[in-house]
Amino acid sequence: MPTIPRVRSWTVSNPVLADAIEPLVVRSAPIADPGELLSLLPEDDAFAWVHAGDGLVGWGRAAELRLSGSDRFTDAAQWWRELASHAVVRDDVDVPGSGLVAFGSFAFTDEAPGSVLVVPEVVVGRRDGVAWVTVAGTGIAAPPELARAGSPREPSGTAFADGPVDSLTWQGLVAEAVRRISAGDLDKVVLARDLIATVDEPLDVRSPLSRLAAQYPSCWTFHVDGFFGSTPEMLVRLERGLVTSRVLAGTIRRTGDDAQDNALAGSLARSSKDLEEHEYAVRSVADALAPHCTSMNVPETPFVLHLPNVMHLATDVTGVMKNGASALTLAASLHPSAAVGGTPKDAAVRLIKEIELLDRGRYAGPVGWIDARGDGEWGIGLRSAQVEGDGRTVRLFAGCGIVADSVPADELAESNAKLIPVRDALTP
Ligand SMILES: C=C(O[C@H]1C=CC=C(C(=O)O)[C@@H]1O)C(=O)O
Repeated sequence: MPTIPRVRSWTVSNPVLADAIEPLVVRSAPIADPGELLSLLPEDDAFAWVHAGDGLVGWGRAAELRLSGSDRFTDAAQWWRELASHAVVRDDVDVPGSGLVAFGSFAFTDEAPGSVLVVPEVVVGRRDGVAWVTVAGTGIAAPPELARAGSPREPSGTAFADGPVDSLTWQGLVAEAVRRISAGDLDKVVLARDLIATVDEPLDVRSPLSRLAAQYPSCWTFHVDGFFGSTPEMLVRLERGLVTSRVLAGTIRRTGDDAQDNALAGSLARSSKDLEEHEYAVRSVADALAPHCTSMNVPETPFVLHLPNVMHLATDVTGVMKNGASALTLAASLHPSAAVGGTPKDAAVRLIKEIELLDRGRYAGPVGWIDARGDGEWGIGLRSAQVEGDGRTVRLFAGCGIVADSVPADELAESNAKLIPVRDALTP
């Protein structure tokens, strides 16, 4: 990897202190097509957000904010505004994602630590045939010469085991959720479980990232601070005043046989259980976006999104912004949507806390990036995993929307299908 001048990294912790903000010097310049973005990443301190070959990758830390608590989104948005307003930026590219940009990842609950925003020292981006490099630091730095890093180390000796809640117990939790829904406590709740992978050597996350990006090009493959995955669900994208959200809920497993899968797609599109589950998720997103938009388009009927492992009911919600809210502020008002929390939101989050017995960490929280204009993309951290400890342990997550008609064994099978992307990516 080329060396670039090392800038001083600094951390601001809660409470956000405006006078702790020092100006960052940022320069974005167009470059020739750099080839596969993920292949540029060094092993350490690598950040990624890629979709169908385009996206952003970055490394190093020019600035970083670590957060926790119920104010994590508002603190992050305030810090970002301060940082952006003080930064000295020369942006010769001027597309969403060029100029000053931060990668971020937020915990699902108010209680969990680990939320983070990071401005990398170097970001390489590509979008619709335009490629660029951004360098950020406390002084003027020359852009690095970009070169393919060496091949990532493949994981070896991968073994999987149930998390603290085994499959049988988890089905009991689903049955309990169905009971609560039938008793009228709430309409829908999303329950998740984890699977623990161990590998022989500390994981080189570039290996599963490359596999995920190759296998799931229609998903957003991400990595921020040991949390990685390939999510099919876009919580919110904001670009020049246009907001979009891809809402997913309602799932059927694929068989691998095209004719059979097409028939299953038809039955998913007609399944009243899945349509109900989906409708709650669409409503939660539309209701959260409405106060920010002058006009919105919420299709009445979902389409079926085909992924290699599963098919989902999907709805693309679009809107035109009427206020200057940033992508991060929108993500905060959408989180947790009913695709990962439930309906009503508060009752669902309470039930998750009461019965799920899982530390979700950053699973199902917003993950993505934001630029100085406030544009950005925040996916929901699904089909994901957290690298833990010395890097030899990886916790994989998957959850399922539970409604009155849910059957525990079917939900277990669905959660197993949702674990496939990261499971396969860790299995040489
Ligand atoms: C909670 C997850 O998926 C959500 C997104 C799509 C479909 C879902 C479902 O059908 O239950 C979930 O709401 C997960 O993948 O862990």
